[in-house]
Amino acid sequence: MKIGCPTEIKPQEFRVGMTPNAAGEAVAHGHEVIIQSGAGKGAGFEDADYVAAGAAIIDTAEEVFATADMIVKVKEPQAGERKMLREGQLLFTYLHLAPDPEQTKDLMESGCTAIAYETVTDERGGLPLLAPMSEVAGRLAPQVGAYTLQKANGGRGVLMGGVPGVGPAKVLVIGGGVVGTHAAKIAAGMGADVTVLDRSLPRLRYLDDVFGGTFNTGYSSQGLLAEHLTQADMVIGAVLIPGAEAPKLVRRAQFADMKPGAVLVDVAIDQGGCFETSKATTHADPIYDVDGIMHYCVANMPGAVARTSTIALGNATMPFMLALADKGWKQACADDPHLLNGLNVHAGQLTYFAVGKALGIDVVSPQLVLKG
Ligand SMILES: NC(=O)C1=CN([C@@H]2O[C@H](COP(=O)(O)OP(=O)(O)OC[C@H]3O[C@@H](n4cnc5c(N)ncnc54)[C@H](O)[C@@H]3O)[C@@H](O)[C@H]2O)C=CC1
Ligand SMILES: CC(=O)C(=O)O
Ligand SMILES: [Mg+2]
Repeated sequence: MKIGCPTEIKPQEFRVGMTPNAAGEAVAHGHEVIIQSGAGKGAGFEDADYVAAGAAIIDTAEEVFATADMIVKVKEPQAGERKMLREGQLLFTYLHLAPDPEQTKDLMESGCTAIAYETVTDERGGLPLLAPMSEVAGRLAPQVGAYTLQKANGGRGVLMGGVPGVGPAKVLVIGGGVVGTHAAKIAAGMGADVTVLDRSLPRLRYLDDVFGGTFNTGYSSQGLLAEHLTQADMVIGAVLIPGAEAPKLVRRAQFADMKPGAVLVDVAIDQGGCFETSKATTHADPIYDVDGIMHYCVANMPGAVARTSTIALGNATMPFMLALADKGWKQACADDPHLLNGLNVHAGQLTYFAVGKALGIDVVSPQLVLKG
């Protein structure tokens, strides 16, 4: 198979879909790998590193899209990239379709087969291709939130760990999955007073067993959330209902009860965000103010630490990328129901139910598509 990896074009996105190591593995499996010139630069990989791994360097994205059987990326294809996708071509990347009707329409019209990293599952009920970036974004969230809390950046002027004689910042994390756990660990490590809310009792039990004493846990009812909101200096949104649009858990009307200059970091923004007032921002202009509450809503947070993120993502995607290349998407998905869960679009049809529900589009079951 010919595997193509273009340069990411989303603003300030420095990650790349394939590391030289991933390219080398694909070449060792007998595949042809083409990399757009400069694609790895933001993550610290030179064209020469890919050439040494056996890949070919191609000048333009147009050539990569025109000739590759499978496109391996990081971010959802941008409008210009979507125009280059074609019938029968396989796209393997993050998609986040539920809050994005335009992308969904374009992917369906292209006739391509699109497998979304964020809905591939594993046998323990996890999301193995989302997890590494959730680890990164979770660990970044208190860091960017702490910066936003600084007075000059619009925040309350509160130091995460406080100082002797002055208490620490209060950090509320909504959602105690991968993002939430890593965010809570780092915020607690910075000395903040941290509470994590989740709707899953087994998850709360796990967090209490492992982190009891480091941070507090609570069941995520509207009442408890409202209580904690009034106290919080920072709120980190980290909920997920896989594939679906994020539930709006904090309303604008509630800002009146919050501390002025409190900070909302909405990591769940790539699924539409869990605060009513969230809208996606970029690393170039990440923070905005609504009624005196500062919002940080960057949809590709891991792009800020592109080298760590690229290597972490590449470690996770490599076995799936190799299975897709070795067997073709149909056989690979037939052999692995977890990979089949990643199928979001095929030949003009939507194949992921939570996306269909969010966007009001009919869905064909992926199992049916496999039989077709
Ligand atoms: N902005 C960015 O750059 C990035 C965003 N993300 C996003 O972060 C979000 C979280 O991802 P993960 O932690 O990997 O998901 P996860 O599935 O590990 O955790 C989500 C948690 O939310 C909980 N939850 C669901 N509804 C809830 C509610 N109403 N109240 C409280 N908790 C609730 C679930 O029980 C689960 O424990 C996703 O939307 C993901 O796409 C992930 C990486 C990067
Ligand atoms: C998960 C995701 O959307 C990202 O890493 O940008
Ligand atoms: Mg994202």
